[in-house]
Parts: sequence; C-alpha cells; structure tokens
Amino acid sequence: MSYLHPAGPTIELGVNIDHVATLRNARGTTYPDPIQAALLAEESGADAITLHLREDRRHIKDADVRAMRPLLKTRMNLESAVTTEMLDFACEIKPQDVCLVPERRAEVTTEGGLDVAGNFAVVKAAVAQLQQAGIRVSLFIDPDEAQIQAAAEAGAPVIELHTGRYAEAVAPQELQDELERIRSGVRAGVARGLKVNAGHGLHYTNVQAIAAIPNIAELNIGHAIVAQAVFDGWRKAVSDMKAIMLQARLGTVK
Ligand SMILES: CC(=O)[C@@H](O)[C@H](O)COP(=O)(O)O
Ligand SMILES: NCC(=O)COP(=O)(O)O
Repeated sequence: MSYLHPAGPTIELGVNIDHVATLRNARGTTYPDPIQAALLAEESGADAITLHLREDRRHIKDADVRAMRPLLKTRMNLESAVTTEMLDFACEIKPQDVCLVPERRAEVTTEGGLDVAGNFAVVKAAVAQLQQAGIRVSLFIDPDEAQIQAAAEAGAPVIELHTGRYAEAVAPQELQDELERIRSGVRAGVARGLKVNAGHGLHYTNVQAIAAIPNIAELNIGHAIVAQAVFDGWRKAVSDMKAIMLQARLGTVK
C-alpha cells in the first residue's frame, strides 16, 4: 500500500501525550488524565493523538491505549517497539496508525531512528503484520537515504524523520547542516511516494524551520507542549503550537 500524501499548504499536528501520563504516574493518581488531555487536544487543533507504549510502561499504560482508542475523534498514532508483544497488542487495538520506533529501557528518550536497513527482514515482517490488521505503518528513522530506501522497500507507506539531532544542535552551522539533512530526507521520501512526517525534540522556537519544509505532512510533538501547558494551560499550548506550524507553512506556500 503506498500513500501519496497530497503535498499541500497545510501541515498536521500529532500531539504526543506521553508526558501527561508521566505527571500522573509521578504520584500514582488518576489525574492528569491522558484521555482528557487527548480529547481536549483534539478540540484545540490536534489532527492526531500520538502515544508511546514503552516496554517498561514508564508513562502510557496498556489501559490508557485501550480506553482511548474508541474515544478519539481524530486518529490514534501508537508508537511501539518492534517486538512480538507490541505488534500483537497493536493488532488487537487496531489504531489507525502505528509508528515503529527503536527502544532501549535505559534510554531517557528515543535516541535514534529505527535501523530498518540493518533489521530489514524483521521490520518488513512487522510492517506486513500490521498492514494485514488494517493499520497504516510509519517507521521512525533518521533522515538518511539508506534508511528511507529500506523503509520504502519494507512496504511502509509513511516515515517519520527523527529531528532529534536538529533539536539538539547548538552551533549555527550544525543547525543548518541538520536542517538540510531533514530537507533532503523529505525529498527522498516524497520521491519514493511516502508520506513524510517528522518529530522529536521540537518546541515553540525550533518548530518553524521544520514546519516550513514543503511536503512534510505531519509533526509529532509532545514534551514541549506538555511543558508549555504548565504555564499557559493545555488547550492554549496545543492551539499555539498548531498556529505556529500553520503560519510557518503558509508563509512558504506561494
Ligand atoms: C519516538 C519519539 O521520538 C517520541 O515519541 C518519544 O519516544 C516520546 O516518548 P519518550 O519521551 O518516552 O521518549
Ligand atoms: N515521534 C515524536 C513524538 O511523538 C514526540 O516527541 P517529543 O516532542 O516528545 O520529543
């Protein structure tokens, strides 16, 4: 299945609610409720809700995913590792989207992209299993031509380019180099008929340059929105991010 996302003047926001669950889990309370966060995010401009069910369940729990799936009005983008446990769970839940990500229990957050090229047979089989269940599959990869090619060959209709190195860049030249890597990755993905998303480490002052890249279909952003919500409130944090993204994109659409 190939997905040709119409490159257009708009760009979608997937709000990742992992760290609403982090705050809830800090005290073992029922609040703040990730489901309430998801529904309010949808009312505030989110085009999708992203959540990462990690093997160690440090934030999102299985019960969150089960309860949320029938309640969302937009679409669920479930992030998961390429493991039998997670693939079987995803096929049971049947979110609209699954984004396959690398995972190490010891990591603070996702460190790099999925090595599709180096684990081709396993990833290709995972893509097939999820698509058989009617799920659209995205692969979370570095903006690297070999990984993009492998993702296309593995049958994934969507890729999500890891923007972590861009987000962590400090020197101006490094920032430009990483931004160009992402631009080049977008071109490579679109040339292969893929829907190209991006995410990781994006916030209110670094998202503009990414959102301005034509043909990026969707940005998945979480940590920065949850952090901003501490000061501005959840609805405003979401709607402000969406407005910034659209302004950046529309500012470039001639
Ligand atoms: C794949 C990715 O970059 C994010 O979704 C990240 O995994 C969010 O979850 P953590 O903050 O637990 O890493
Ligand atoms: N795939 C990226 C994502 O869902 C959110 O990442 P972050 O904004 O929390 O770094």
